[in-house]
Amino acid sequence: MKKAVGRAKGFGRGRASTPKSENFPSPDCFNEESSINQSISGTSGANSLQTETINQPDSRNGSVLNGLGRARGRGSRTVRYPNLVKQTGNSIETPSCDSVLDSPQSDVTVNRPPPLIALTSYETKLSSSDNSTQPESNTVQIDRSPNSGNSATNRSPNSGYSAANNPKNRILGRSKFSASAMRSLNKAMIQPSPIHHKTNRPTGGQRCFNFSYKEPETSPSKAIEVAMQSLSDGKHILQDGFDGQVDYISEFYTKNKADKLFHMLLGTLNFEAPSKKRGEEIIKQPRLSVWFGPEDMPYSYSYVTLQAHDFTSNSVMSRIKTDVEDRFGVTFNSCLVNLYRDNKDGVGWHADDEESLGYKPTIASLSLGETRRFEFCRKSDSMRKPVYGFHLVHGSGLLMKGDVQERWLHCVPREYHDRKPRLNLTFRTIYETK
Ligand SMILES: O=C(O)CCC(=O)C(=O)O
Ligand SMILES: [Fe+2]
Repeated sequence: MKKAVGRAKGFGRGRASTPKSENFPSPDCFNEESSINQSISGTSGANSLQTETINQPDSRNGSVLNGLGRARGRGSRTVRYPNLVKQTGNSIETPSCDSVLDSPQSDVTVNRPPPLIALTSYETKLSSSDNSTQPESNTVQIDRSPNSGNSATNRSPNSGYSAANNPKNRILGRSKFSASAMRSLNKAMIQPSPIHHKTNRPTGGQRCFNFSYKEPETSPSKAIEVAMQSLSDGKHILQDGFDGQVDYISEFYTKNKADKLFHMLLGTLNFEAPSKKRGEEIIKQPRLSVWFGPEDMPYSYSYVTLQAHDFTSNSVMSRIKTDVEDRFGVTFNSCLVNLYRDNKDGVGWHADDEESLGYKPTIASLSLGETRRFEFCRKSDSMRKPVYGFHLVHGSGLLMKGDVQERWLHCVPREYHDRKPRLNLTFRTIYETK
């Protein structure tokens, strides 16, 4: 089987943030009217690794995405988005993405299969040589007691367990989860804030609560040089004598279209929740992912392998791909979709410089949902001091090209303030590697 192999990334640590800024409009799915009724069912294995549907406990409470990202054994849930869904009798129509997106009104029916959650089991795959970057949190201690409610973590991958088969999980219709989760999410609608950075903040993911941190012994000019520049719409050359360029379009999609795309993607993508085992700990990737790309080319980075989905299987993905290609004038053959469920999700410092992405790859990124910060630091800077930063707002597009992956690292830091869910789609061109 052909394989696109990446490199370690993704479990890096986030950093502190205290910013506040523009108002991100509430997606309709978070209104009180929304109801939840979605079934959690099994999915097949990705690549050669075993996957199983899990009833995965999670310490994060109150997330509206419990049904998506944090299966908690509450059973069947469907997220219904009032402005997109109109049920006519018993019939369920599936309009094309185009008809939804290009209609000025939103009164069309959207068929939304329940998102599946898969936990990749690395029990047999993890090698002792795996020393990729470790997360600061997002770890779960394995509880071996039979009544722990955490048994998914120590269940045999071949046990045939399906959360949907568990009678306790067959809770249909509007559950009390619906209203309270929506309320807590609405309450959590804290506005994101402008990027602001102290030059003496710790880097590399150290926590910043009550830290006492001393800038390493460098000249004051160094501290000034590394102060973060907040970038906005336009083309930006990353200043280091090479030709890295980042183009940013804050309104790639209008709010109306971005809202629809966000809802449709959340309702139709089958996210995977990769994890690995380290000693007695299960370490979960702090975000969920789906990979679209050429058939038989799963995407591997670090110890994670994501199975490839075909763009033609999802009209929303196809439409976005076309729009991104048209607008940026570049073609792509693959896309990594990440779902950041809340402020605790992020992606650590990394470059998309895998061999499979070719020389000086051009990568386009589309953001939907919550505004999150996106930062760059020089690859050569072991202190990982952010130099440039963007607010990636709902409906924005960003293009990285030239030497960006060669010379710079980027990240979406975890944040200390509540954040609503965010989707990010990074389009790439992937080549076959041996
Ligand atoms: O979420 C983002 O904006 C960035 C994601 C990213 O860097 C990646 O998937 O490689
Ligand atoms: Fe990246």
